[in-house]
Amino acid sequence: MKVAVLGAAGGIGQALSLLLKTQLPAGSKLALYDVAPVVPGVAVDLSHIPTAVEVKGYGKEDLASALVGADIVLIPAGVPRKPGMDRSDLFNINAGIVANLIEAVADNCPDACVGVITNPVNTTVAIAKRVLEKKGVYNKNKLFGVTTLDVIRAETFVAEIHGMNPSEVQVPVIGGHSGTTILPLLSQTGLTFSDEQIEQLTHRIQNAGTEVVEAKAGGGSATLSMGQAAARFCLSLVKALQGDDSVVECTYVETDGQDALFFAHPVRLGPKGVEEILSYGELSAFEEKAKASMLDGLKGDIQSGLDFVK
Ligand SMILES: NC(=O)c1ccc[n+]([C@@H]2O[C@H](COP(=O)([O-])OP(=O)(O)OC[C@H]3O[C@@H](n4cnc5c(N)ncnc54)[C@H](O)[C@@H]3O)[C@@H](O)[C@H]2O)c1
Ligand SMILES: O=C(O)C[C@H](O)C(=O)O
Repeated sequence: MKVAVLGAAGGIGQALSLLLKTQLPAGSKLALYDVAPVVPGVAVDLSHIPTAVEVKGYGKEDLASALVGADIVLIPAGVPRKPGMDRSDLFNINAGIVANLIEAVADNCPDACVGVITNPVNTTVAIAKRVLEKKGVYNKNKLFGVTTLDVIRAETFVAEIHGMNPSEVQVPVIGGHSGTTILPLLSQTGLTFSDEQIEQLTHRIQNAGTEVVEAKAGGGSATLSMGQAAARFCLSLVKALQGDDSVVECTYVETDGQDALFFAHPVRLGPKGVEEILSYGELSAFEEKAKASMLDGLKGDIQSGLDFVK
């Protein structure tokens, strides 16, 4: 299994690469690409950890070599938010970065599964779709927006309220990855919440990224928890690509468009990527209303991505 991390020298990239170096199956290859000159050093540093995962660093001019033979490409390359910004404010810089990297994916590893982490995810995934389509290699079963951070946050916050071990909590999170487009389905946890708790928890999960951005006070956004979230998603995908078709993760994928063209669902993964997009089931009245009121915004975000690629 070869995993390429594009943007590997950044806050997410380094945390994610560390987790993958220690947790990928023996025999895996980890290709670390970044435009920052420190990236070969990050690879050398990680290579001293005694696991049977080969790590190589690739500098600015070596994107093609980093990608050739990759089964999975994870993309955290791009600029993070500062306090006062929305994720959509990152569009101007990050849209072009993602489009260029996806072009290289199309040229060098068109069959790879691609996990887009770069914000605004609601939009950058749509950009990736269009670039891959233009190159004639789009496979909707292999393109994912990584929304696992919303899931692990929901699990953490719900466990806190109920005094539980977070590993025993499961919270599906559907929709997109920004503000009210993030919709945790607390009604499907099997746990009981007061109306006030539902409102407060939903709001906290939707604003958890901003909570981190403000706490970091200009020093970036979530990197360590995102590294963990992306590693969880990647390791699930690795299991699935190796033949286990029982792995389910919530992720932002192309759907039949019933809600929006891209919408995070629980998805059963398998050897070909998406095996089955699972229904998110029946929503509570609160969740129905929240979904209805965010759909136009999400569709607009997606359209901006589709329109970006001429
Ligand atoms: N999906 C999510 O849940 C989620 C969570 C947190 C952050 N993010 C997003 O992830 C992105 C990265 O965040 P970060 O904190 O790691 O930022 P960072 O600034 O720490 O790291 C970004 C890295 O990308 C590199 N980079 C920039 N342009 C590149 C290019 N063309 N090719 C390769 N590498 C390039 C930079 O050199 C840097 O090393 C941001 O857009 C952020 O908003 C998404
Ligand atoms: O909030 C951000 O800008 C980063 C990320 O999308 C997050 O949810 O933490």
